[in-house]
Amino acid sequence: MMERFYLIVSHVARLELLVPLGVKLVQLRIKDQPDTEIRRQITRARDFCAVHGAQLVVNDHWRAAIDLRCRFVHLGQEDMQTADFVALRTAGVRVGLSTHDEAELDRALSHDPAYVALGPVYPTLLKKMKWGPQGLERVAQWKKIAGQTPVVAIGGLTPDRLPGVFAAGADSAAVVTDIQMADDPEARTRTWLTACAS
Ligand SMILES: Cc1ncc(COP(=O)(O)OP(=O)(O)O)c(N)n1
Ligand SMILES: Cc1nc(C(=O)O)sc1CCOP(=O)(O)O
Ligand SMILES: [Mg+2]
Repeated sequence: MMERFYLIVSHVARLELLVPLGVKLVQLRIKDQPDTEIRRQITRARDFCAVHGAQLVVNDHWRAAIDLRCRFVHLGQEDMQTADFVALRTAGVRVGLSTHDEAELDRALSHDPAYVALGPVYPTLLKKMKWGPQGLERVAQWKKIAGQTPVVAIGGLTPDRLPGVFAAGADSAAVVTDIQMADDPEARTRTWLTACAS
């Protein structure tokens, strides 16, 4: 069973703040840092998640994930072009993949991923994307096509939007901005945990 709440953070310090609240699935999404810093944070996150019984997902940095004996990575379409899927499989690393249209979904499913992410379901402030909001019907369509492969919804999600997202068939809801920008990220994480549990 896929965890319904999927937290994404940009620094290990934020992971250490929020995981003890009961987060069981967390992605470390580090951008624009030197390799030594990336590996330092991944190592710290790996050990912290192990102690707290949380699953760490390493975004982008699949080679560091293999080297540092992490168990799960997330790759986008561009990351997929350079990733060594055989090396990842041999190392026992599970892979989650981003998708935005049917062709990407077909290609992603051919890699037998641990999940496929669909986004942006709603408008996102996090980054400029060529894709417009996908909407909930698209989540339902993804669920049908993906079959046994879990579907992660991402992009513009808030606790208020979760009932619709899960009713449409998403197995999990991923979030960056709503928690990253919250005045009280710990309180907001608790709100998400409650909303995902109901
Ligand atoms: C769960 C999840 N879904 C999608 C993404 C986006 O991945 P990608 O397209 O590679 O973009 P970046 O996050 O690397 O900017 C994700 N990270 N996690
Ligand atoms: C990082 C990312 N990837 C997306 C995709 O569609 O692949 S949407 C997205 C933004 C993350 O969501 P939020 O709006 O919660 O910041
Ligand atoms: Mg990426």
